[in-house]
Amino acid sequence: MIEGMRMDLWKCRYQSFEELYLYCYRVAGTVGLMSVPIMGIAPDSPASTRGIYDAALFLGIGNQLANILRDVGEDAQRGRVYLPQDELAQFGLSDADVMSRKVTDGWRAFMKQQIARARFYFDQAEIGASHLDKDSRWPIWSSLMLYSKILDAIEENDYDNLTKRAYVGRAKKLLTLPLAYMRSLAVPSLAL
Ligand SMILES: CC(C)=CCC/C(C)=C/CC/C(C)=C/CC/C(C)=C/COP(=O)(O)OP(=O)(O)O
Repeated sequence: MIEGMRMDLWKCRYQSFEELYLYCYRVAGTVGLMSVPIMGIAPDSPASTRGIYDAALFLGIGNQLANILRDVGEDAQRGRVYLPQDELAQFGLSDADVMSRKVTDGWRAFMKQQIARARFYFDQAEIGASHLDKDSRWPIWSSLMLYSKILDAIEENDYDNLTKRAYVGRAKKLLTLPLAYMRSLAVPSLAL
């Protein structure tokens, strides 16, 4: 984690997703990994310990990716682009497009791909969330569902994360809590 903080001091561009993943692993994946012993694993879970740690790591990665996608405009104003440069180029985009703050069809297509990737990590995390100790499941499901709603909010803003900040409104947040509670009741039957 400290290495991730250090990395953020000197690095403000990421050539590929591999490089960005390393940053996300260091600053957020590690938080997920450290949380597992605190949250506890359900004693009746048939999942492997490795599978649960992987899910926790993926929640950290998913959260960090959602956070990055929400803050693209804000970060760009500070001269930072936490997006894979090679993938930007595949969509005919560059730093200049990020800085110009113009939402084009190319930008929308690029964002669709980035959002799909973040969702992949949330989906992996979901599989593990039901294997945590009973008392930990509700807060984890709540944070998982609330954070992944940031991605929905970016879509609702028609992918304008260059001039707008996607956020989940208070009513939606409150509604998510009982839904998360329902999901937290699911028994950990599926082996990981
Ligand atoms: C699913 C299972 C099995 C366990 C759960 C394990 C946990 C708790 C994972 C979550 C890890 C986590 C909270 C990572 C931090 C992610 C994150 C996006 C932090 C945001 O930090 P900043 O970048 O400081 O945020 P701001 O940009 O809002 O300041």
